[in-house]
This record gives sequence, structure tokens and C-alpha cells, in this order.
Amino acid sequence: MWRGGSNTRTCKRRFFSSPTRSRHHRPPYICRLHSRGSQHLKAMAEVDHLAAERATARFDVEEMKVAWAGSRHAVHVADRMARLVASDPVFRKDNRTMLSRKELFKDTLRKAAHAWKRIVELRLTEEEADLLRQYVDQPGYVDLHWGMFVPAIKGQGTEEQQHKWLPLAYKFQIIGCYAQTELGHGSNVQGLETTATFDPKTDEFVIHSPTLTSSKWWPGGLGKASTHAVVYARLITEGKDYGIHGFIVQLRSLEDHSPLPGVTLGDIGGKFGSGAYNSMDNGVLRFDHVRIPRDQMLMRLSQVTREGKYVHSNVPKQLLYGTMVYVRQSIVADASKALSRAVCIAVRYSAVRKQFGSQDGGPETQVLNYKTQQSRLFPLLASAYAFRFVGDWLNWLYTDVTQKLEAKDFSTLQEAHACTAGLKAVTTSVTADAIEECRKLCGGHGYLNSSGLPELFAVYVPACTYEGDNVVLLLQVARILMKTVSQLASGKQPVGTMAYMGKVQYLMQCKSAVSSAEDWLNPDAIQEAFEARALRMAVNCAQNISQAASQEEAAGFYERSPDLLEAAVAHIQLIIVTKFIEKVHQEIPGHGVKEQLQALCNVYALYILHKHLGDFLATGCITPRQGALANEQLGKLYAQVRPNAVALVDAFNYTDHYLGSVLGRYDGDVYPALYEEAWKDPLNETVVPEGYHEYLRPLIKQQQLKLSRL
Ligand SMILES: CC/C=C\C/C=C\C/C=C\C/C=C\C/C=C\C/C=C\CC/C=C/C(=O)SCCNC(=O)CCNC(=O)[C@H](O)C(C)(C)COP(=O)(O)OP(=O)(O)OC[C@H]1O[C@@H](n2cnc3c(N)ncnc32)[C@H](O)[C@@H]1OP(=O)(O)O
Ligand SMILES: Cc1cc2nc3c(=O)[nH]c(=O)nc-3n(C[C@H](O)[C@H](O)[C@H](O)COP(=O)(O)OP(=O)(O)OC[C@H]3O[C@@H](n4cnc5c(N)ncnc54)[C@H](O)[C@@H]3O)c2cc1C
Repeated sequence: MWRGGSNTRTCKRRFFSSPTRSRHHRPPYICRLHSRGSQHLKAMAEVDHLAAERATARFDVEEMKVAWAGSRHAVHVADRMARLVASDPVFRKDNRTMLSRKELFKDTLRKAAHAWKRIVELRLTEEEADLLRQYVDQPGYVDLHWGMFVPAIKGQGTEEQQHKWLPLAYKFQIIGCYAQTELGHGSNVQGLETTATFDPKTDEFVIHSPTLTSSKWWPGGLGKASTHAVVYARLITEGKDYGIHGFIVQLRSLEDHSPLPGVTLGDIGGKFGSGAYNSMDNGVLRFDHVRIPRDQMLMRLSQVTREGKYVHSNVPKQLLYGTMVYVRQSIVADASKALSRAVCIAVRYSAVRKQFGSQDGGPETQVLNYKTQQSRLFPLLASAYAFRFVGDWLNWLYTDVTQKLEAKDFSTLQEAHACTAGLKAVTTSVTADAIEECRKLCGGHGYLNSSGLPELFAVYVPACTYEGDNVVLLLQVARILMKTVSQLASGKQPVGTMAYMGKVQYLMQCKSAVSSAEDWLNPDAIQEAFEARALRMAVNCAQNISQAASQEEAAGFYERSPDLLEAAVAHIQLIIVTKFIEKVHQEIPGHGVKEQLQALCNVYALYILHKHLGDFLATGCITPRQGALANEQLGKLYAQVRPNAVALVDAFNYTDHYLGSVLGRYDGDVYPALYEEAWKDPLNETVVPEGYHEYLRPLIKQQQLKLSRL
């Protein structure tokens, strides 16, 4: 971890960020003593405190890095970009939680500008530039510019519009954001109130915020940075409301950044946690009859002619939601990154941390050896790998659907929506909970900002809400499941990830053949149990909805929505398990790599089975004894993972800079780092705190006086 800066109290040394480099030529650990510290740190030789852990690994870590990253090339590029960021003082982030909001925001602007400068100077490819931004690791307006503004124009703009706007965006001559959500409506996109009324006299749209609740509220990058936005508004022409459409609207002057006439703009205020997502200027925006040329309506899907006629191309109107689908699939890949970071910190620290169990003055027990620690941590490690692989698959699906859409084949649109919405919901919910669990797994020190976990949690939790509230998205999946179940009777064969529902006759009555703990290692046994559970839960819901006599279907859906959520989760967990099993069936090079992934796949599946045992039992596909056997096998798998745990997190190949955690350091030398980090807190800038003379001294003196009078 680079610890640059001018703080004279910090150690005179460089922490090399690269795990591979740090193993060899690291200079001796020599700290300058803190003049005010009560205890002096001694110079000590550098040690890899985790070397013994790494020596027990039964697989080739370098090859596991390839399996995790996807290719040797991906490992190489990621490595280069991570080092580039870690070695650049501008990208320092260890002081982030101590900055005021204004300082943090300015720091974000500085980092974004510097990142762009480096991208241009080094002529980085798009792949390299994306990775560089990832390793800079500070949410900011660029995320929305590249992540939503540009994709919205690409997906919904005509060729002419793309030709006009994209080059400006690519060179940062304009900065854009995605302004959809309003104060009154986020989930219900059809409920948005902003209007775009066509004026045929001037060939313009008039963008207006008719109510307080129609104020745009939340868009990232809007508050302070963006010059332009893709604004979603109700299109009104010839007196008729045609619903929500996208428009490119300039918000700020390109000369002095002041808001254009009729535009009111600002930041919506501080958010959860210190540092974290406060680097982002989520904004508020109101329009007072702002005029834009007609050709700034994004017209790929529908158009308004010069005369004001509304023309809708012969494509599904849901294509308007394409940018959200794109971002949802990328959020699944982000989930595996955030989860693997938390797990990496918790696994390394659990291997270093010792408590209890000392006999005859011998060493205490590493907390990683406690079975409870393993049963809490290893499923999360397995989930990180599971999400990584399902994320890769989802990316493939998204690319495939996009190609089909180009060819006017809309047959897989529903599948893309169900998979992106459902996987986004499940992976972000699990990851948010898992980061908090990792904090607890690190005991008291996990609560320190220097552990990196509080900030990771604070920056990650909104992922459960943005890009679609997770409950709202799971209900979308449930609706598609109900539709699929209702079509089974007509003999329509479900396809894609719903194909298993076609085996309804078999899955509704099958009983698992598992008779020993080892039988649960058979992927067919796992697959069958997960399919039977998902299908039976969906069918139960469908029956309950239809039995809700006299009720309309929508009312039945509403009544049963808590059960429908669970059915949707079961379906999505089946997809994750299936994709993990498929991954492990592939050829995977490297000594022991496939075996480790096999073990993790089994941990993931059997953990879900154990956690949701009630579902599996209730639907009758497995017995209580078979459930107990799954748990027995899970314990055996944890023992198998234990000697490999540290190497399995090393395979994520994260630099100390990116991890940003004293507990997750590659060398495991956590105590000096914790000690050193504490002294950097602004409270320690003076020995006697500010406020002593105003509040502490008078209090103490007053009490002393009282005592002396007694
Ligand atoms: C400090 C750092 C330290 C550590 C960092 C560590 C880790 C960091 C890791 C990651 C995070 C960090 C930084 C991230 C940076 C950036 C984050 C990126 C993004 C954040 C920005 C967020 C942006 C937003 O939130 S944009 C706004 C998003 N809004 C939504 O998602 C709204 C949700 N609502 C909807 O989508 C819709 O309203 C709906 C719920 C789907 C309902 O739509 P509608 O009413 O129109 O439709 P119906 O329900 O009636 O359905 C009709 C019909 O349509 C089908 N349908 C619906 N949607 C789709 C679709 N998208 N595609 C295809 N089809 C669709 C539906 O199934 C129905 O079909 P049927 O008619 O056949 O039944
Ligand atoms: C950090 C952050 C960044 C964001 N960035 C952007 C951005 O760049 N651009 C942008 O346009 N927006 C952005 N958003 C807004 C975001 O997309 C919305 O907040 C999100 O879609 C949820 O909508 P909502 O706030 O209206 O929640 P609500 O829908 O009001 O949710 C409130 C509660 O109601 C429940 N609920 C709602 N509808 C139903 C239903 N039908 N059935 C059952 N329960 C329901 C939800 O589950 C939730 O518990 C951002 C939000 C955050 C937090």
C-alpha cells in the first residue's frame, strides 16, 4: 500500500502494493517512532505472517488467478493497472474517511482528472482504462458518464445522434448523467411526472417540472459535475401523453459551468457512512419550461416528426429500459468484486488473529480454525466465486441478447430482463449482508475504518436499491415465473434458464436418491434438488394465486407477494448453482484448480440447501435425513477448504492499495499497521485535545473544588 504524503509522523517507508513483489524485495520494516506514542515500535525484520498458510495450499495459485480473472491476458492487464494506480500518490485513499464532504468531492474531481490524464498519456485501451478506474476505487461522476449516459445514447439514440453526441462524450467535452428518478417516483418509472411537450411552432420540446415531486432526485454526477443529462420525461405531443422517453438536455454552461436559464440544480446532501458514496454528487434538478431542439429526443425507438406526429418503431417499448438492463448485468460482476474484497480481508485476518486455546504457554488458536468461523466465512468465499462465474455468464447472455436485438429478434428479451433483474437483486443483497458479516468476523478491529470494511459496506449497500430496488426486481422475476407456469398447461416449452420447468411432471414428484453425505457431491443430486425446490415453490404460488377465489389475478399476486419473492430467490439460486456446476465441468488447467472450484461449488450449493432447508423440506423433494446429510458433507468440505483458504483469496490478486485494509494486508503484519494507522487520526494531531480548556479542564477543576470543600 503506498503511504505517501507529507505527514511527517508516518513511517518512512514504502509498502509495495504488489503481492508478488512484496514477497521478495521489501525493505526492512523500519518505522520512525511516534513522538507522542506511549509505546515505541521496534524495527523488525520483514516477515510474511501468512507464509505457513500459503504453504499448505494444494493448488496452483497462479492458475487460479487465471480461472478467476477469465484469462491470462486479463490477469496481466489487471495486474498492470492495479500497480499503476497503487504507485501513484494522487490515487492515495487511506485518508478518505477523514476528509470533509467538500474535500472528498474535490479529491474525487482531482482523481478523475488525473486518471483521464494518465489514460490519454499512456494511450490506454478501453479495457485498461476501465480497470484503471476500477482500481482508483472512488465513486464519482465518471461512473455515470461512462456507465449510463454513454450507454443510453448508444442504445436509444439514432446513428445520427450517436455521431453527434458520442465523440463529445468520449473526449469529455461534455459530461453526462442519467436523470430518471424523481423525488416522488423511482421504482415506478411509468409514474414519472417531468414533461417534454412538443412545440411545433419552434420545433422544440419544452422540458418542465410541474410539481415538487417531479424534481429529478438522486442522479449521480448531476449535483455538481455534469454539463448534460439524459432526462426521462413524459412525451406530450398533439395534446396526447405518450409516456416516458429519453431526451438529451444541456444543464450547465460549457464556459463557466453555471446552470442554464430555467435549470435549478444542486446536490441532495450527505449519505450513509464516512467517505464511501459521499464522493458522488447525487443531485436534484428542476426545469422551468426549458427548451431543447426536437432532435435531442432519443429517437431510435420512437420519433416525433416535424409536424408533431408520434411514430413508434415496431419494437417492444421495454427497450427504453435497456440502459438499466446493461447496468444491472455489470452490477452482478461488481458484486463478486466487493464480496471478494471483504472475504479476502476476513480470511487473511482470521488466519493471523489468535484467541484462546493456548496450552502450556504455546501459541493460541488461529480464529480461522474455529469451526464456527469457517461455517460463517467459507460460504461467503464460495459465494464470491459463484458470483464471479455467474457474472461472466450473464455478460455473455447480455451480449447475445444485444446481438439478437440488432437483428430484430426480441425472443430473448424477457430472459435477459428476468436474469439481470433477479441476479442483480440476489447478488447485491447477499454481498451487502456478507460485507457486514465479514466485519463481525474481524471482531472489534473490523469496526475501525482502517479495516476498510465500514467504508466498503457503506459504499456497497445502496446497490440493493439503485438500478431497481431488489424487492421490486424480484417481483418482476416472480411475474415471469407465474407467466411461465401458466403456459405449461398449454404445452408451451419454457426456454433458457426456465427450461427446467418443462420437466414439470418429473420434478413435481421426484424424491432425492441421496443416501450418504458423499452422495451430495454428485452435481446431478444437487441440480435435481434445486430444480425441484424452485419449480414446486413457483407452482405452489401459482396455485395459491388461482385459488384465491373471486380475486383478480393481480390481487392474488399482491396477496401472495411475500411467497413469490421466495420463489424468485429459489429460481435465481438455481441459476447460480447451475452456472457454477457448468463452470466446473469445463476444462480448467492448473494443478488442483478444478478440485478447489469443485469444492467451492459444493460449499455454495450445500450451504444454500442448509440455509433454506425449510423450503427443500416443505416441497418434499428431500427428507430431513437427507438435509442432515447435506450438513454433514458441508462440514467435511469446510475442512477441505481450510488449508487452501488464504491461497484462495490470494487468487483474487488484489493489491494492498485496492483492498485498503490494514487487516487484509498481503503479509498479514496487521498489528504494527493498526498501531501506525491510529496515529494518523486527526484527533492525534495534538496530545491535549482541542476543547480541553473549554470543557474538560473546567469540569475537572469544578469537581476538584467540590471535593476540596467536603
Ligand atoms: C469508497 C469505495 C470503497 C469501496 C468500493 C467497493 C466496492 C464498489 C463496488 C461497487 C459499487 C461502487 C460504485 C458504483 C458506481 C456506480 C454505480 C452504478 C450505478 C449507480 C447509479 C444508479 C443508477 C440508477 O439507479 S438509474 C434508475 C434505475 N431505476 C430503476 O431501476 C427503476 C426500476 N423500475 C423499473 O425498471 C420498472 O418500473 C419496472 C419495475 C420493471 C416496471 O416497469 P413497467 O411498469 O413499465 O412494467 P410492468 O411491470 O408493467 O411490465 C411490463 C412488461 O415489461 C417487461 N419488462 C419490464 N422491464 C423490462 C426490461 N428492463 N426489459 C425487458 N422487459 C421488461 C415486464 O416483464 C412486463 O412483461 P409482460 O408484459 O410480458 O408481462
Ligand atoms: C446511491 C444511489 C444512486 C442512485 N443513482 C441514480 C442515478 O444515477 N440516476 C437515477 O435516475 N436514479 C438513481 N438512483 C435512484 C434509484 O434508482 C432509486 O432510488 C431506486 O430505483 C428505488 O426507487 P425508490 O427510491 O423510488 O424506492 P421506492 O420504490 O420508494 O421504495 C421504497 C420501499 O417500497 C418498496 N416497494 C416499492 N414498490 C413496491 C412494489 N411494487 N411492491 C412491493 N414493494 C414495493 C421497496 O421494496 C422499498 O422497500 C440512485 C439511488 C441511490 C440510493
